[in-house]
Amino acid sequence: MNATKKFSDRLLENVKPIWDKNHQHPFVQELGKGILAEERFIHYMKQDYVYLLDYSKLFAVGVQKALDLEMMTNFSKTLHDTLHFEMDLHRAFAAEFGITKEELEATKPTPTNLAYTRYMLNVAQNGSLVELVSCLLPCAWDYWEIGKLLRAQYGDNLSTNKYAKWIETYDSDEFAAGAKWLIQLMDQLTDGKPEWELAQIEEHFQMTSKFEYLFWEMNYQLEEWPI
Ligand SMILES: Cc1ncc(C[n+]2csc(CCO)c2C)c(N)n1
Repeated sequence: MNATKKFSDRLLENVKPIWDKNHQHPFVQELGKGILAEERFIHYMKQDYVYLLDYSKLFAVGVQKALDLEMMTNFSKTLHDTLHFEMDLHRAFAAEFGITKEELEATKPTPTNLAYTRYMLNVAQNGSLVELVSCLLPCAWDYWEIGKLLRAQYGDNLSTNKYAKWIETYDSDEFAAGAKWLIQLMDQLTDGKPEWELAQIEEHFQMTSKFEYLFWEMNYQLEEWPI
């Protein structure tokens, strides 16, 4: 690894225009201000719930492809934490808005949601471990960035924001630790890799970052299957 510049620094530098768009998206900004229409938030919660079911399977593939016990333990811990703690947030919000756990689970993914999770699952199942990590990373890292950003921008008004729990969750130390682990794993797994492989990894990283944008957009627009 280059001593001055880590591969994750390069990823962050090149993805900035996409992440800036994510951070400025009306869904994210209105959530931060607490003015997002409930209908949009409910659509997101239901879609994100089934997204997380598939996303968790990537951690399971991570367990399978892990190179050592420590990696295996981290993947399995994150798998457990996503199914229990992160999805508890969704279950709690859903209960608040009158949606049952069964209803959440029975949600049919929209075209965008399906395209996003199928892209990641295809890479996870057919690609290398580092390719899998490159698909996982934008979700974990950019949510942490968004949590920090919304806390900095709107943290003073959280007591009156009905979505405060969302911001507090993604800005929490637990989520920061998960994102930091994946960043350091990315740097560890790319150490000494040739440029063609780094470019392939960056392609997945950029693609899943664009899917993050599409995910905000599809929930803001209340996307459904047209037929
Ligand atoms: C569309 C979408 N993208 C990212 C996340 C955030 N997220 C998913 S799993 C996880 C933990 C990984 O360590 C985090 C932070 C989400 N909920 N929904």
